[in-house]
Amino acid sequence: MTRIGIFGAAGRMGRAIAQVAQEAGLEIAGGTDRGGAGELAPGIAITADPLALAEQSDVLIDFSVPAALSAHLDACIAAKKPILIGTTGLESAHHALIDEASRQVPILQTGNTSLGVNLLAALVEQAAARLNDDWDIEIVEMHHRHKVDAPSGTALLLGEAAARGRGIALADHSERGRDGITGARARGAIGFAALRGGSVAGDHQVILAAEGERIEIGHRAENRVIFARGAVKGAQWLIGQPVGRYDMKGVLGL
Ligand SMILES: NC(=O)C1=CN([C@@H]2O[C@H](COP(=O)(O)OP(=O)(O)OC[C@H]3O[C@@H](n4cnc5c(N)ncnc54)[C@H](OP(=O)(O)O)[C@@H]3O)[C@@H](O)[C@H]2O)C=CC1
Ligand SMILES: O=C(O)C1=N[C@H](C(=O)O)C[C@H](O)C1
Repeated sequence: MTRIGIFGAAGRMGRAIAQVAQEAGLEIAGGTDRGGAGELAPGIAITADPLALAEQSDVLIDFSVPAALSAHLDACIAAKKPILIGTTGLESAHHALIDEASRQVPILQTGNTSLGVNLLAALVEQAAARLNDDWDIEIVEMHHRHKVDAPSGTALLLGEAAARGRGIALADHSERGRDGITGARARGAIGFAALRGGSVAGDHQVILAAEGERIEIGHRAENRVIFARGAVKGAQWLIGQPVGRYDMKGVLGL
């Protein structure tokens, strides 16, 4: 039976993943969090030792914090185990670490594990490819009041899809955190806006706006189960993949 280890096990996502995995008949090898104490479920310990967890697991799932990424990658490399990374708020240095580690173990990294969001990204890429930069692209997201990073990983994933469709680099064209006298919108920019409040699991809307008309496509997550299901499916898919870096496209057949 597949043994899943969960980094960030005591968090909102860690607990949702443990529940989905157990309902699917998989074994939870254990979990880590910052404190490293307690139980994830009766008999399933939470520790602060990523290497011990990696050694006991067939695959690791990480929904924790960017600051813990390096230790989690080191543990997976030492134990030669694949890892699915769902943690968001990653910066270019984190992506460089993932690229480097993916030469030694299979790694799936994604800002969103749900089927719906990944299909939305494919649609956004197609729309951006067909419409020229008379069409302004804006990405609006809303999440619960506890979320600590912005824009969301999903908003960035959708921005990357739009940039791919346009044949441009997102880093050179993104407009984030507008405030005050910002000047007019740059032609070809991809804009981001983040709202926070209440218990929203994750809403994303992509707006393509031209003179006189507007296309709006989006996704609303009604709960975290959709992310947990995708994470468990992705982790199972990752076992047996060759060393390399992956996203959800292969898992979902998109
Ligand atoms: N890709 C996707 O589809 C999704 C991604 N996410 C992302 O997943 C991440 C977690 O989200 P969520 O569960 O809501 O957040 P929580 O804050 O509920 O959980 C984060 C967990 O990580 C733990 N943690 C903190 N530091 C460490 C560490 N050094 N080592 C191990 N664990 C640590 C925290 O422990 P402690 O409480 O002790 O600090 C906590 O248990 C976020 O980045 C979020 O954006 C969320 C949903 C879907
Ligand atoms: O923090 C969350 O909750 C979520 N984070 C991910 C993100 O940053 O996009 C995915 C999902 O929207 C929920």
